[in-house]
Amino acid sequence: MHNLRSYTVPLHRYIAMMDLQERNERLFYKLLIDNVEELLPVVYTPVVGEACQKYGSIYRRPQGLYISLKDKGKVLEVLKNWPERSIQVIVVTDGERILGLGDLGCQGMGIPVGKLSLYTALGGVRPSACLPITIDVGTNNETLLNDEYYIGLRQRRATGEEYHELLQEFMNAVKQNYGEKVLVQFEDFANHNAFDLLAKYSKSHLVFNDDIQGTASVVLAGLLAALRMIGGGLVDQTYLFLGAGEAGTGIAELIALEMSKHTELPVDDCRKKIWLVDSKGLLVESRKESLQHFKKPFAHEHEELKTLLEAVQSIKPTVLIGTSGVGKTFTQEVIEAMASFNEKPVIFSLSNPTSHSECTAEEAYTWSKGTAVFASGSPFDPVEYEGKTFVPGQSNNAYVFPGFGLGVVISGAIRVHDDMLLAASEALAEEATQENFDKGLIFPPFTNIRKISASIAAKVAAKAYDLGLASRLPRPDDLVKYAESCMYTPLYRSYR
Ligand SMILES: NC(=O)C1=CN([C@@H]2O[C@H](COP(=O)(O)OP(=O)(O)OC[C@H]3O[C@@H](n4cnc5c(N)ncnc54)[C@H](OP(=O)(O)O)[C@@H]3O)[C@@H](O)[C@H]2O)C=CC1
Ligand SMILES: CC(=O)C(=O)O
Ligand SMILES: [Mg+2]
Repeated sequence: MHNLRSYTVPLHRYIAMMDLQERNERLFYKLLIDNVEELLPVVYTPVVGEACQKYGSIYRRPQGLYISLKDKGKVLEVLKNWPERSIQVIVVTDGERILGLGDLGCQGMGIPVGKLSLYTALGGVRPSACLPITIDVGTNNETLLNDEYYIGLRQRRATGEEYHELLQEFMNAVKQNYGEKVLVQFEDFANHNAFDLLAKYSKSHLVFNDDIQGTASVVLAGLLAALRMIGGGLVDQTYLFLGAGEAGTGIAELIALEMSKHTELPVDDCRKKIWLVDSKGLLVESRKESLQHFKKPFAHEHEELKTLLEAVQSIKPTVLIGTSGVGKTFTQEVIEAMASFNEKPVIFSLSNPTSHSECTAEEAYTWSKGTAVFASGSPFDPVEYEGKTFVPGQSNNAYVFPGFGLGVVISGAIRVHDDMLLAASEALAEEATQENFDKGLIFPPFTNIRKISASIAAKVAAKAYDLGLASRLPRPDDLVKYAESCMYTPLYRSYR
């Protein structure tokens, strides 16, 4: 830690951590687990974003498996090159929507590598059971295409049949090589592929989309905890999102599902409490024909509105959630409006990395005069406002996917079901304490994350057993203890 702290440039800390992961994996995990709050922003958002942008020039040794269009016809052979045989979790990207940074082509590899290091550090999945993969189908990022250090195929992205054939071959090869109980986590695909890949492969494979499903689960947990602070139920809130893509509609669907389960209202009626704004304005009935399929359920009867401020003023949401990937979009006027008709406005600016956050913690607390219940996707430091210290929570899918994946692995689940996401949300929400609320925090600190992951894993596994989706039999009596006993710890074995 002393050496790491001597680097003042965040990217240098990232490089030092990656070097350590390569040189002494056990020490890397020991350091990460023991200093999780300090090191999470280094190996994960925001610094991993900068690392991906500069991946070509900081590249030293390959950390994951690259599968390119050129490997078509021999993807299984390429998979067999990976030295570990017993894989439990794959995180795969095609690099087209890396955080809010857009298309970074195969430089997106930093994301599967970072996510899987959290699977191990936060969720206790053995490092040797984790496989980061980047599918290289080219990039439409002109800067990268012209960058002498770019490490990927120098061509524009393959689309249509060519793209889907490669993905199909990849998914077949994964099943053939590792069996059907390997969890494939789709990460940072663009939404024009993400929803379709999830729908298609959830019928035949154990797949999970972190941006759609993991984010939804963690944000729902944050809302359930926030309700304990502000009072009322999910059904009593009005929700407005800026951004109607994977994260936005994924969260919206899970809120509607949870609301429906607790009220017995049809899901479609619950969706009516949820409004979304995309780059063209509010989703409304008159735009329905031209909307992508995942937006259509949220196109309600309303006049057309172009801007977020107009939507806030007209809809008067109690909860405002940013999933646009565009920084500085929660302006002073927007936050002041939220504070003018809510005693405690709930404001989540979820876009990553920090530079793309819809607002900063300081802006949220200052402009709402200290009334906001705030959380963000990337971490912000505590904020002093009128003598009080507010600690912003980090509403990031990192709270859920490691424990969720552990639950799937230990139960031998063969499919992911929405009820397992709800179980994870409820488990995480239960971990927030009055002590956290007193500081304005709706998520427990990351320092206890391994314990939290074990609780999430136990609830997820229990749900998998209840739904008949678990294949590891008999069901352990105490799932929390069982989850804990399965977790990797970075200790050296004693030989004598
Ligand atoms: N905190 C967390 O755990 C997570 C955070 N995220 C973050 O969320 C962001 C979005 O990710 P994702 O949903 O996958 O991305 P998508 O590309 O699927 O969706 C982005 C949405 O934002 C809309 N949008 C873009 N620009 C504007 C604008 N200026 N005003 C209003 N809406 C706009 C887009 O509109 P249109 O549809 O018209 O193009 C689209 O609906 C990223 O920054 C990502 O890092 C994602 C997952 C997890
Ligand atoms: C956190 C995450 O998955 C994202 O920003 O894409
Ligand atoms: Mg992501």
